[in-house]
Amino acid sequence: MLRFDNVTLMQGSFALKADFEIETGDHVAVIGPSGAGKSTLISAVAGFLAPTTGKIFWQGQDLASLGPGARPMSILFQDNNLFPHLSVAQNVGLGLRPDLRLSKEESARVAEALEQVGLEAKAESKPAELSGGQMARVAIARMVLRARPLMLLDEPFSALGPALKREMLQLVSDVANDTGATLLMITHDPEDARRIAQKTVLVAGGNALPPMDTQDALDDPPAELAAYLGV
Ligand SMILES: Nc1ncnc2c1ncn2[C@@H]1O[C@H](COP(=O)(O)OP(=O)(O)OP(=O)(O)O)[C@@H](O)[C@H]1O
Repeated sequence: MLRFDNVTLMQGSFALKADFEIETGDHVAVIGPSGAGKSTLISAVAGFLAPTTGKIFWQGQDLASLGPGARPMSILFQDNNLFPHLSVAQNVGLGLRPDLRLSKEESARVAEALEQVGLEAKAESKPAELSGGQMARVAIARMVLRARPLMLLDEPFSALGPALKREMLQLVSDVANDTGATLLMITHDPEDARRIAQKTVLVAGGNALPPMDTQDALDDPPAELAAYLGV
């Protein structure tokens, strides 16, 4: 379980409070108005921002002593973090070994991950030769290989068209299901939340609220969510 224990997060004069738990294996949408603190919450889990008060636990372990690289998670940001001078296969291989000295078996796993996202023909291409959707797939393939128990998505697919975005989110959700990973995804689209996430965390008014059942929350939204949704 991922536990926010009396956590306060500060960014300049902005403060966000969180005090709740997320069950292992849940898929959770993080929604709320622009500037409300969704990225702040994800950054704290990722280890880019330390809580000012309180602690974040994963499976009972305080994450404070672990730097971002040592945390049991993979993260997808909007820019997909691809290195332009490396090939598609090398970009994916980084998920296994940062020095890219892959064994035969590791190379085979890279090929398998590329096949899983339908990019086997692009293994030797550079990111600049790919479309936006293909770049997103490379980032997903890297995530598939790392197979970490916590998957964090900070709107990585917002630049894609609706159909492609749906397809990519489904792919990530399938990977999370296959591996039993816990998925936290920021989204501005309530339909994404409905499709992928059984639970929703609303971030509004300086608070990240405990997870609600997504269906219930969207069908009969509490006041802050209704204001955000405009219903
Ligand atoms: N480095 C920083 N220094 C000071 N304030 C910051 C910093 N980063 C973010 N903030 C402030 O923290 C607040 C929360 O920002 P955050 O990016 O978490 O919001 P968000 O909900 O993800 O927004 P959006 O949906 O627009 O991406 C905002 O008011 C923002 O101005």
